[in-house]
Amino acid sequence: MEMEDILSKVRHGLIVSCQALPGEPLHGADSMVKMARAALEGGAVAIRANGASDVRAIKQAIPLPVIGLIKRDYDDSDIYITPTLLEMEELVEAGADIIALDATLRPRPAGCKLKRLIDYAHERGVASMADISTLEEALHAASLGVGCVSTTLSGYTPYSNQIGGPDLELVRRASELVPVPVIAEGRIHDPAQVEEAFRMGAHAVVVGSAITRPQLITQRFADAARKAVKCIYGDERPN
Ligand SMILES: CC(=O)N[C@H](C=O)[C@@H](O)[C@H](O)[C@H](O)COP(=O)(O)O
Repeated sequence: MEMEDILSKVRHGLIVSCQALPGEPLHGADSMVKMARAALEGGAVAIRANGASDVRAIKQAIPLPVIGLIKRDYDDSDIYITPTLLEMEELVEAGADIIALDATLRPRPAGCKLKRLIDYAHERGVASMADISTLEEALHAASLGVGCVSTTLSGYTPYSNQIGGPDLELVRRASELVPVPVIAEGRIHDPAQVEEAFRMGAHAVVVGSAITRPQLITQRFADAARKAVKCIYGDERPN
């Protein structure tokens, strides 16, 4: 599918990130396929998934575009989202429709260059999504020809905005100034924030943990329960 086609398919829609790392309760392609099915049923227009096996399994199971990434640590770089050509190749082979990759200005492992990775995706007929943490990184990625940018990494690089909620100001400024579609992603926890992201000019909105990480959803409710009990009864619930 052409890059413009895939980007127009997700336009003004909700993308659900279905990710569970090793050690998380739902880790494994079976659980992620079930999450992706639930997301489809609920109205998602695309799925964001981590790892070649999850991408492949979700592609086989449901008829939605999949944004693939591979989180992998290398000793010589802080970049962990699709750091090198190796991960790009794995994602192309797995059938990803869009590849998400870290597009911060930090050095990549083994001197690998962002431009080379973006070009590779396009040579293989796959669209690219630049995960950025600042406006400067978004502009840089767009100048290298990336298909779209996503605010995924705002708050996760030491020099970006460190805020508790979504970086909607970055969504607003990037939507105004960056000449490719801007996706709002990161710490979007309720539907009102989705609405706000679209008002700020988002092309699409990605929600992950608030839908697909039940241990974190539980934690929010458990925290509320604890706070309420303390406020009403003046003490914590005995363990
Ligand atoms: C920073 C980083 O590594 N973000 C990852 C990127 O793929 C995922 O762990 C997030 O779940 C995803 O970005 C969606 O965000 P949220 O789960 O906050 O809705």
